[in-house]
Amino acid sequence: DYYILACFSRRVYTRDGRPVESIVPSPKGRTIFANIFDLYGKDNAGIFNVTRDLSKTLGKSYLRYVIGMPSYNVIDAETAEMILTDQKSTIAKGLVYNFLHPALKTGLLTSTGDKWHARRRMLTPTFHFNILGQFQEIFRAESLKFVQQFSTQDESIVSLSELIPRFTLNCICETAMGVKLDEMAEKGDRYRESFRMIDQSFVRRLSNPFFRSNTIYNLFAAKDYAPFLKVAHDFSSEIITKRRILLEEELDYRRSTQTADDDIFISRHKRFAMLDTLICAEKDGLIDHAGICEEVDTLMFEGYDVSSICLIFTLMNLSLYPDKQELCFEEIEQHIEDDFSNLDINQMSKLKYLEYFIKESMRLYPPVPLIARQTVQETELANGLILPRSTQIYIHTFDIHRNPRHWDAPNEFRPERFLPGNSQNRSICAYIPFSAGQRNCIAQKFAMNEMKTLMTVILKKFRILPLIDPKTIVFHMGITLRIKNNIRVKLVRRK
Ligand code: HEM
Repeated sequence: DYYILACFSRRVYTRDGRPVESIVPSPKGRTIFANIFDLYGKDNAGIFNVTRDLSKTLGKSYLRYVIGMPSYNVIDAETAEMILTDQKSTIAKGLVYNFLHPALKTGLLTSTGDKWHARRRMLTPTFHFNILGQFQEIFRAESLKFVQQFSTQDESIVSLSELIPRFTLNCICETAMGVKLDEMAEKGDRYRESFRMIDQSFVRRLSNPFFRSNTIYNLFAAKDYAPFLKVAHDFSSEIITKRRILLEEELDYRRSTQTADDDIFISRHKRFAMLDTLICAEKDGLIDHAGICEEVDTLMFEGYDVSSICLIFTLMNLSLYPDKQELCFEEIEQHIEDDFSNLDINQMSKLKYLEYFIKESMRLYPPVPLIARQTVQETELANGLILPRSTQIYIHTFDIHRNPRHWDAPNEFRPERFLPGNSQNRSICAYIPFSAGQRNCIAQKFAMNEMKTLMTVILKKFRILPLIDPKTIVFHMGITLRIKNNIRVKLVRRK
């Protein structure tokens, strides 16, 4: 086939001269311009489905040629492992993360090289086991506040899509930022709305090849999103200002009450917000105000949006599989007191089935359905392909998690897949909701604890009944997994 613009694209080739097609198929594009316009003009559901359909029809990872560069689309665990665990540092974050720069600048998620290393080192201790243990109090309080809304009725219809993001935003603000959102609830709602628009700008750039260029995007589209970016950035600035004041007050208090062997920052009695680490690092000259802003924007976005998607689907699945819901409930009854007084990290680690349930939910509905990388120099893969510099690599977690090569009856919901005995022979990267390798999610345990806590509190008090047929779910493309539907469940109070 002769493709006009693809002629300008660097080509993938093989080490031993075998035809590339003998290793990876290259589907035909919609136009004569290779795959450049494959997504153009499609709505959010259409964009999401292009890659789903290709993975079903081709059954293996495949190549596409877009403007000036190949894109390698990965739907199998072995190739994902080669990419995510690359030791030669020839693979970095993909170009699409640049689309997030207006919102997140170059925070932990989007930065690379030395800057990323330094920031990861700075933030890793804030996810330490001891710190997470202290956040548990907040998760428990927020979960109790969540169920309190329905405590007076025997039955309530709950819009998860509306209420869960509010819960996760409260949790991340209070844990990571050390600021209670109560008196800022309305601003919180506007912040979440603004992120919906930022998500739209991401999809627009993904689907329209012209908007991949920063210059064209800035000239013709950026102004549509400027007001929403301002809302998001003003919100995080307000949080930083509030925390600066609170931290100063807290440090003054600690200085006045400190004993000789107390660590002033990680005191046994006081919680430690992640934002405090950044503010203290600023005092040491390790980060500036702009740096703090980008990390706060990143943690807030990841912290509220991604966890809420996971919770929405997990609660929906509890409603759809009553037998498995009962198994979760029995386990909770066995380990957690009725007044939740022992709902701490140690006790929660005993809720194994609940964890398998969440994991299975993330398998079928991975909150981050796509991870993108690119080669920074010509890179040879173990399967014999030689990827030229700037090859975009898209790891389709959604498809890997449903690939029949890795999963029996992939569309069936079976938490038992995650029993230790059933996971042994699985490829490492067959299951990557939190990604893998050095750029994996820094907050996996944080997210798991938050989700387990809310589910425990809900299940102890309510039975969850379904109000949605999963076959009607329409997925949308987004930075994270989006859906058109409003997911609702019915909560029925347990006697
Ligand atoms: C169920 C919940 C979550 C899931 C499924 C999830 C998933 C992921 C994935 C797949 C990545 C890698 C993204 C990529 O390389 O493109 C990631 C990175 C990251 N996540 Fe999460 N995440 C979750 C919750 C959270 C929470 C609650 C926070 C913050 C408190 C967080 C903070 C981050 C950060 C900062 C990164 C960038 C790490 C780096 O590159 O060093 N995540 N997450």
